[in-house]
Amino acid sequence: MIITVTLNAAIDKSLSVPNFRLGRRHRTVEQRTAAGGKGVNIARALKTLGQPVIATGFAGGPTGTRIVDQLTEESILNDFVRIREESRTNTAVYDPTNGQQTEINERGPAVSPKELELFRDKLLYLARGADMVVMAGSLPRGVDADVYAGLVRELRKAGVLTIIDTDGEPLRHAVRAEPDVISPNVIEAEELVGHEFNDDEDHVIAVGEMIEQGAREAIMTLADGCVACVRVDGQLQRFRVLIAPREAVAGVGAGDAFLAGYVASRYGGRSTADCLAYGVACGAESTQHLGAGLVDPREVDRLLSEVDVQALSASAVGD
Ligand SMILES: O=P(O)(O)OC[C@@]1(O)O[C@H](CO)[C@@H](O)[C@@H]1O
Repeated sequence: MIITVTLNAAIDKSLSVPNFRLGRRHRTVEQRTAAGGKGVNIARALKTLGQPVIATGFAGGPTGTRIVDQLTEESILNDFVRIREESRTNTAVYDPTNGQQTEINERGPAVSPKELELFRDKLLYLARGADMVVMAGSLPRGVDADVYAGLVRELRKAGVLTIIDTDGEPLRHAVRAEPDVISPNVIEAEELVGHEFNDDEDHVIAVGEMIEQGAREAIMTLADGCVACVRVDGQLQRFRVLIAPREAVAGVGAGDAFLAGYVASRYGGRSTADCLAYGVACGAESTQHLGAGLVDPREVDRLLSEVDVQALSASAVGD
């Protein structure tokens, strides 16, 4: 079983608005409303890919009820801690005329210490039947930045693989707790290692720096694939995985689809190179849908032949 954790779950509104301009009134040409937040999206994609998954986290107020109801309607197993304050709604606007997207994410509810304790107990209980826990997304108010770090330590004691996709301080703390995998995008990775990247060589060096900070494996997602420093037969190996970028319907959630593909493949016991390739194919395919966590498995299989996995030698990465 795979568990996804979304502490700051949301209702995601995805709006397609041609010629979007600040300060103007617009009408949508297409819109989609769905339960969201990164862990929820990962759970949706994992379920579509045929993997056993339970989504957990916090859900509050009528929006929280809607999140839980939507997951249940989609037959995604879920077990959320109900909280007193209202869960958030996030809005993404896509302009099909220029491919630009604008996201407005609410801060989310405040979570009390008692609610956090209930969640911790629930997660550790659920984890007894799990192989992997994916913790993804921002934190709601009232939750300390080291929450993922503490959960990583406890889950490791329980023998569960931990995968983290977050940013800022929560990521910095989590990395020190030595999670099995982290999966930041470029901006999140630059913030973590503390400098900007100019080219692919910088990306390759950066995933090594993330390992030095504590992550056991690091995968940085990019618009055209990923760069990874992962373990093959116990040895660290760096990979560059490429796919030709395609015209996107919407890009929000591509990183979530990547991680779902990677996790699905890893859960299925595939080789490291296969896991990375499958993740990249899922991320690319997800850009063809309005709404996050949506993938078409047949299209993913077709795209796999377009993915180029390059194992990099140590000398090529400046060791
Ligand atoms: O505010 P966070 O938790 O960092 O990100 C939340 C979010 O923007 O990320 C997902 C796409 O990755 C959306 O479903 C969701 O609304």
